[in-house]
Amino acid sequence: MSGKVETHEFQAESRQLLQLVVHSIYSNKDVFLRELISNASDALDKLRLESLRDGDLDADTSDPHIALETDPEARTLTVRDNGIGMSREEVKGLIGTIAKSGTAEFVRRLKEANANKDAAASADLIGSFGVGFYSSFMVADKVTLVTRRAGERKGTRWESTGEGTYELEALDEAPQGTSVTLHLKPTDTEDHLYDYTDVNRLRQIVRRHSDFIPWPVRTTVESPAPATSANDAEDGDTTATERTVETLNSMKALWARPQSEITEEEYKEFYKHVSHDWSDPLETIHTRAEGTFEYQAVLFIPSHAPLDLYQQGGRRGVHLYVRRVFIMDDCTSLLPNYLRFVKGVVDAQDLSLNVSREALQQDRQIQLMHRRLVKKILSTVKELRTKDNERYRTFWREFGPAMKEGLLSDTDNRETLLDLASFPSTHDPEQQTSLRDYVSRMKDGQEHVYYLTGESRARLENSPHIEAFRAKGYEVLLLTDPVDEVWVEQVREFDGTPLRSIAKGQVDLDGDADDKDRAEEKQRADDFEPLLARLRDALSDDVKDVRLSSRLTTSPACVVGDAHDITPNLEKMYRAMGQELPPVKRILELNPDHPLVARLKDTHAADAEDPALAETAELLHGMALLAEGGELADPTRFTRLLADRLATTL
Ligand SMILES: Nc1ncnc2c1ncn2[C@@H]1O[C@H](COP(=O)(O)OP(=O)(O)OP(=O)(O)O)[C@@H](O)[C@H]1O
Repeated sequence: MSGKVETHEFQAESRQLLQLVVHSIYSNKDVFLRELISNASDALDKLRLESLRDGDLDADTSDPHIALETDPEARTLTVRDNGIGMSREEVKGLIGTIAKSGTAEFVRRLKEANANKDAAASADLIGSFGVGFYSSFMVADKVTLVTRRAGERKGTRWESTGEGTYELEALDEAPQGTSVTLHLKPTDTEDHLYDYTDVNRLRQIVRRHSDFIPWPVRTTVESPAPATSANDAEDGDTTATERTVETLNSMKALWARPQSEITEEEYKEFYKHVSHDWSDPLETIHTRAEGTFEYQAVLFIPSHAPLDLYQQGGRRGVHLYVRRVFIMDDCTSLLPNYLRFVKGVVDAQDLSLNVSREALQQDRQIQLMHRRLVKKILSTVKELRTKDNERYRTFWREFGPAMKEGLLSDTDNRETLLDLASFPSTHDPEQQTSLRDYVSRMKDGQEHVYYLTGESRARLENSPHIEAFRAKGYEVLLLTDPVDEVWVEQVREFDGTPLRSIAKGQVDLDGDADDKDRAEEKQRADDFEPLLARLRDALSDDVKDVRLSSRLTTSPACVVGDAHDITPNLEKMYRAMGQELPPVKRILELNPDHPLVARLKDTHAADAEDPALAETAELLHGMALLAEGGELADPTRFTRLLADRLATTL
């Protein structure tokens, strides 16, 4: 007996995603089977783990396996596992909802690609997002899932045609685990829809995509039975068949096999299984340690960043096994957070099977593995940079901002990370530079690696701060990632050369100035001091100092911070995160060679109380803010002052 059938609507994002999948032009439709087998395998892993942890769990663990059942007449294919199964609520939450962050963004991009009839972009997107269970709808026009969670009595049937709603029904009886029955679309080889009731086809797909799955993937094969007795022949029963069960995969743990025997194709398929990504990895790292503490690891650097790389709560970390037994996915203790995009498997010899997430963080062996794995990953990236610069550039484009987080958190590897990093700079509008290359281009007399942080390259390049550096031919790094604002505060030097913001503190670009130059400079400072004092007074609410600048050549003024002040960009970021900060006053610097500044000095000399002085000071300050792409505190007042001033000049 079963309960009443309820119809539910898919959650909005899931519905959109499904529609896009149903009408997808993703050509490699075979991958649906990899996804279903992957899910089934995960479910068997989870069952083993749960029964290990909970001795009272009422579950059948006698013959864990995955079965592929075909019915050519009914045109169905069923993928069945006797794993952990799902409760009714889990079915609703996991199958009726896409619980992945970044889905909305993905759906938006996919719609855009489809609207532009950009088949390649659409396939790329589906590939990089991975649609898991929903990929069934690429080959089926109806999917029925029957599941019972281990330890529970009742089962659940879920069914959908992928068009907005799904049915749920409580079942009094259901086998433990999950079966997914696909009501297959008609075969259409032009559309890459093959006959998935054909055992040969299934055998081929499993060997290609799921060979290393650690559980048997079985199917029943029918072959003509040999005539065993005269009776058979006499009955004229020529169609007699014999059913044998065949295991389609080799089940060998890929990481335990010798590297030389593993093909690139096998690594790629394994990556897709552990990462749920459909694209190929950018780089594969297969490593092992022997001796007192043994482990084997196969790690992958993906070829693109997941949409949720910079959000909380995404999938993180690698899978942990102990002596081939799956212990946990998303093991975050094995790698630092900044390497959260690395996927793969680590199999440790000497850990307890019962190890908990909390205990792992304290475990000395885990810490040792952590250190070694980080070193290995960083050296792989380093090698990539020298051996295959194009792939390195892809790596840095996708994961650079995450790697820069390591400059803050991983002080042990800071030097290596600095060496690995690339930054946009004024040297080349297209290519980023390494710090080492920057240093090799430093001009005689240049003592610092100069940088400027801000929101965009265009803004930074047009910022007044950069003028004198450009005039001198000094290269400036243009740092526009939010994390740049933070790490530059911690990292003081690269290989002995200090890093220096060009928008902070005093700059002295006249390293080669002689005594005469210095004396002239001093004289000029004295000449300007009365004006500066007046302006300091006029602008005391807005700035903490007004002084002469040596960074300007064409602009009349700029605003800078003190050496240890936070930048306006960082201030904005903190505010956006809801942190209240006391307002940080900056410093107004004037270009003594600019005619406007010279006129100001003359006006002040003629009449120190001239009211035009204060207003001009305000305008100068506003202009300096606008020039660096900043915001005015009172734009209305600024515009009025400017209009009044322009009116008098006409
Ligand atoms: N055979 C199964 N047995 C138990 N739970 C399952 C099974 N298939 C799917 N699930 C549950 O449903 C969830 C969603 O599956 P789905 O394939 O859509 O996504 P995924 O495998 O988590 O990730 P991705 O979308 O990246 O492939 C799984 O994480 C799992 O919890």
